[in-house]
Amino acid sequence: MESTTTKAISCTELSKQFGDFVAVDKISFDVERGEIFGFLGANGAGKTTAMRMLCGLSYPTSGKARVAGFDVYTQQESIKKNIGYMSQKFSLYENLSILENIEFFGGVYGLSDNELKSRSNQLVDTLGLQQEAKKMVGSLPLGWKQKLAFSVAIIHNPTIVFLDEPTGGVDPVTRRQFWDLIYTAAGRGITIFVTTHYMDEAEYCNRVSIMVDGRVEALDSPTNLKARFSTDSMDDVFYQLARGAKRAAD
Ligand SMILES: Nc1ncnc2c1ncn2[C@@H]1O[C@H](COP(=O)(O)OP(=O)(O)OP(=O)(O)O)[C@@H](O)[C@H]1O
Repeated sequence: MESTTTKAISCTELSKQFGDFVAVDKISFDVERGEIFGFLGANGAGKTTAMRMLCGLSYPTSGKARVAGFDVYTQQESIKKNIGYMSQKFSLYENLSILENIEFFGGVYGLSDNELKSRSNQLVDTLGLQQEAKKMVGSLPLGWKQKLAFSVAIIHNPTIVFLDEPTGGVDPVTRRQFWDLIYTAAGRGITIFVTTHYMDEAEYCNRVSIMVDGRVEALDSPTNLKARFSTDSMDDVFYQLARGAKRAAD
């Protein structure tokens, strides 16, 4: 049963150790439903490890967390059914057409044939890809692949979608277009949990957390973070926090 909590994500002192090494060190935060939550940190800070626990893909060593109302220790399967996930590394099948990809992932997410049909038409229309629907995904520019991957990740109307560096390698204009899709999804009540290395994207989030060496060192709106660090740029906020990091990137 889903709990009645209004939080999309709630975690308290969530930790993950690999042997003696503490990759994620007692992180605590809540994410509201419909919020766009930026999850930032330098390479190796522990973002992927934390995200894997929240997605029900790995067990925490200690601490508590609920995602979409479900417990990360005992209800991993329910979490997986209620979230969407998109990463730079895992997205679409390049040698299937756009429509085939939509049908494949819609099927994986358990949509009925009727739902699949109406949602794939709607999706292709929204993205303006009617002419390309039968083309192989491999032939699309990267920015289009990312938009399609995002749309597919929310085709089953999940409560939350986790985006792991979703816009890597594309220019600021294409990123901005991608963010229009994010805002539309958030407007429909889908919670967005997004990691990024781009500080222009951090500015688009309602709140941003910044991890350093496994800990959440700052968490607030971009406006409040900039005021707190006496700067007008998120780049500078990030730099001021991350320059003290002891952990080196892999
Ligand atoms: N399975 C594992 N066994 C041992 N150490 C691990 C394992 N997975 C991650 N780590 C270590 O935990 C730390 C955090 O890694 P993680 O991938 O979560 O960081 P990240 O913030 O996502 O970095 P990036 O932005 O580079 O992906 C790193 O030092 C990494 O080497």
